[in-house]
Parts: sequence; structure tokens; C-alpha cells
Amino acid sequence: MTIEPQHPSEGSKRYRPSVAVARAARALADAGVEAARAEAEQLAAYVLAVPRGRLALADGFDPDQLAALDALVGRRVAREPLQHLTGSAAFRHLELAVGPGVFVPRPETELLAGWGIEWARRAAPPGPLVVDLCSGSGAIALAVAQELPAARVVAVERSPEALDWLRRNAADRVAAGDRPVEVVEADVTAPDLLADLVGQVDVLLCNPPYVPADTVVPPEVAGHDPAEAVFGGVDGLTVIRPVIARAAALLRPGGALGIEHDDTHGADVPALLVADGRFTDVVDHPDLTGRARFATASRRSDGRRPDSGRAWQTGSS
Ligand SMILES: C[S@@+](CC[C@H](N)C(=O)[O-])C[C@H]1O[C@@H](n2cnc3c(N)ncnc32)[C@H](O)[C@@H]1O
Repeated sequence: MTIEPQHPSEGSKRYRPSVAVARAARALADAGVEAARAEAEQLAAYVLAVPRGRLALADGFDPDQLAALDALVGRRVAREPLQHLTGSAAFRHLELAVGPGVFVPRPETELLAGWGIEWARRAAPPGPLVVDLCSGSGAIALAVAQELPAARVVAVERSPEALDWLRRNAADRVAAGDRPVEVVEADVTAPDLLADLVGQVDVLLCNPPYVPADTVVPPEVAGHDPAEAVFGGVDGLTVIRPVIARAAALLRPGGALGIEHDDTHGADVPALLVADGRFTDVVDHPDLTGRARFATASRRSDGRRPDSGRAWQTGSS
């Protein structure tokens, strides 16, 4: 894409942000990028190194900056994720470093993290033990650590590339003053996962790979999110099944589990939780678009099998 320098600010070689943004937005919209205007503004703000809200007040683009915006828009038109272009993803109150090799955290997962944070906030002193399985960039774990300073947080991830991003983000948060998150390199489907924490975890959160294998995903996902972060086997439940079983072992009686799932699994995941027999209060929650998105449950304290009849409910987030 080329941005013609038709509207330089009076008497200079600078180009008005409004003009550059409008042209970038048109190129993105023509390429089918949904939030074209918002993304054009974010790219323009990134190039000018100003907050997006201050774009209109910025001096404007010099020719090098215009060329830089041009190049970024070209990459976005080729469906590189916006967050890879800027190197950062917003998640609740965090800015996380992301790029090739790690899953870009999604807004819908903020709801799961928020649910877990509110639940963990009620824990008695000295503070909750929170586990984040399939941690990726560390989004959930680091949000918990930031928002609940008394929490001990353990983040588990298997991919070496994702672990590099997770450790980098964790170090950044320690530098910002947060309590360190404990990073564990492990397969969350291992039957002996976190053996030293059995029966002690207050809240266990997990955003696993859950997309059924034959699903066609958007080009940003297919080309840039690691496949092992996205696809959860033929039915999408390959990681979820063992995670539920291990969560039941790791949680203390009364502890809470929150697990994100595919929007086609709004009945399947609650059914798996009920069928396990060690959970109660099974609820499925919608995301902001109304799609079934995550299931929650409490670890039974009495080991009873679930009651027959209506065994789980749909909640609101
Ligand atoms: C959907 S991403 C979620 C990342 C992060 N929690 C988030 O919400 O942005 C799933 C993550 O699980 C990791 N993963 C997949 N299978 C795993 C396994 N068996 N054990 C540990 N991590 C796994 C992937 O590498 C990926 O980082």
C-alpha cells in the first residue's frame, strides 16, 4: 500500500495524522480487516509513539514515519496479527509482550481471569494459591499476580517458545513491582502434574487449546498462533479431559475451577465436570457476544456423586 503525500501540514514535510489514518483504515477495510479504523489508529499511534487518544494532537508523520506506517499496514493486510506488529497485547490492566511462537491473549479470556480473581479475592489469609494451566504469554497468571498481590501464582506451560515469552513477561512484571509468578515447564495432561500441590490449590484457571481439529480458523490464527495453542484434538476436548481430572486432584475441598472452551462446547464441558463426580456448582458462562465461553465449578468437599436431573446451569459473566 502506498500513502500518497497529498496533504502535508502547511509549510512542512509532515503529514496530518487524520489523513494517514484514513488512508490506512481504507486499505485495511478493503482487505477485510473488521476493526479497520481502530487498527489504523493503533498502528499510527504505535509509529508516532503516542497514546492512541492523543493521535489528533500529534505533530504528524515525517516521510520515514509514513513509510513505516505503510509497511505495517501492508503486513496487516497480509493478515499478520496487529499484536505481532506492535509487539504487545493488552490484557485486563497489563500490556504483554507477544510475537511469533506464543498465542495472542484474547479479550474473552479476560472474563475467565476476572472470574478467578474475584473468587480468589475471597480467600483467607495468607492469600490464595492460584494455578494457571496452559499459560502461554502468562496473561491469566500475571493478571492474577497484579490484581491480587497476596496470591501465590503458579503458571504451567509446555512450549519452549511460549515459555520464553512467559518468562520475559513475568520478569517485566517483577520489575514493575508485582510478586513473582512461579513458572513451571510441564505437560498439563501429565497425571502427576504439580504433585506437591495436591489438595492445596484455591483456584485453578485454564485456557487450553480447544478448537476441534477440522475447524477453519481465520488467517491470523492459522498463520501466526501456534497450532498447539489452538487445536485440542479431533473433538477439541483432548486437553480439557485430563485437565478436569487433574484439577479435581489439585484443588482443595471447596476450591474453584474455571476452564475456557470452544463455543460449541457449552454443554460438553459442564457435562464432563458433572460426570467426573468431584465437582459441584457447575455453571457455564457466555462471553461478551453471548457465546458459551467458559465453565466453572467447585471441588466437592464430601466426595458425593452429582445429583441426578439438572446438573449444571448457565450463568452470566
Ligand atoms: C489457548 S493458549 C492460552 C494461552 C494463555 N493462557 C492465554 O489465555 O492467552 C493455550 C496454551 O497452552 C499451551 N499448551 C498446549 N498443550 C499443552 C500441554 N499439554 N501442556 C502444557 N501447555 C500446553 C500452548 O502452548 C499455549 O500456550
